[in-house]
Amino acid sequence: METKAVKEKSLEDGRAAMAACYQGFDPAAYLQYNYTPPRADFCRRDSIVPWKLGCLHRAFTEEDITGGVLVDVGSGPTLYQVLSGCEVFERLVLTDFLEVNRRELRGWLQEQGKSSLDWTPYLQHVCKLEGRGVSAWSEKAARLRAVVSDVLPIDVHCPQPLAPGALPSPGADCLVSSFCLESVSADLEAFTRALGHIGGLLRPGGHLLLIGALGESFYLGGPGVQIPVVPLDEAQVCGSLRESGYTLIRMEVYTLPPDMRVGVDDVSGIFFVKARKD
Ligand SMILES: Nc1ncnc2c1ncn2[C@@H]1O[C@@H](CSCCNC[C@@H]2Cc3ccc([N+](=O)[O-])cc3CN2)[C@@H](O)[C@H]1O
Repeated sequence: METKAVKEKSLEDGRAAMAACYQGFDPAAYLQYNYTPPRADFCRRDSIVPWKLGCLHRAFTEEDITGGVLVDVGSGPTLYQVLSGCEVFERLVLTDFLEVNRRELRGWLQEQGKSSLDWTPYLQHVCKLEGRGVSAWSEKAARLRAVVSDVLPIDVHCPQPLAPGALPSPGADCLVSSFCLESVSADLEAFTRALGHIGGLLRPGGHLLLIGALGESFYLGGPGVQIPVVPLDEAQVCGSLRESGYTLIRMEVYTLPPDMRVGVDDVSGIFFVKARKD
């Protein structure tokens, strides 16, 4: 029979091992692997990034999401996940575990062109989804820079993932999180616990928009930096949501065509979840 102390120790060891894996994370390489063609090809209807942007656009523009505070959990070095939300929310908080990623985000927020990836095609694509001319991309960039209030450290394995006082007391009105929880959790139990922890950042009735990998067991966080991922299927994601206090509104699934499997991970599919905190 495992004592409480032994279980706590093994949990802590697992977190430390995962944190050690992330010390070699290379934002520029990661962006190159996942956010350039073919995975980010705006001329291909079956490319992954346009699919993700479409899911986010639809979810953020439905009438049940009405603004307030949006928190992006585990932003990494990417901004695509908040390009629709930034039009609806007055305050946006970006977060990540690594200073290298927070620096990458601040680089774009503070200065034109000071980032490892040109986000202009992403801004233009989302403007098109919104029925605006692609030339509105610079207005969208200005809006995003205006509503981001903080770029904060976060650890989803902590019951309080953000520093005390980081958010207003009722909690955020909406969370978005993309490819984070399954990539930092050693097993399904840890994934479910992390879902519960981030739920503590959200007010009751608030929404969770969750994008994640299906069937992924590893990914490259940089040249030679292989990071373990807990492989998930749709039923496990739905069960974890239910167990951690969410009501599923819908799940959409994308299956990777063969030429989207480029060797930087072994992901087989992607899920998009819209859920509400009970
Ligand atoms: N304890 C922690 N708490 C919060 N965040 C943490 C913690 N530890 C690390 N982090 C933070 O979480 C990380 C988030 S990036 C995770 C990448 N996920 C896997 C990757 C993503 C991806 C992208 C695109 C496509 N596609 O098909 O187009 C597929 C895939 C599948 N592979 C990283 O920012 C780290 O800094």
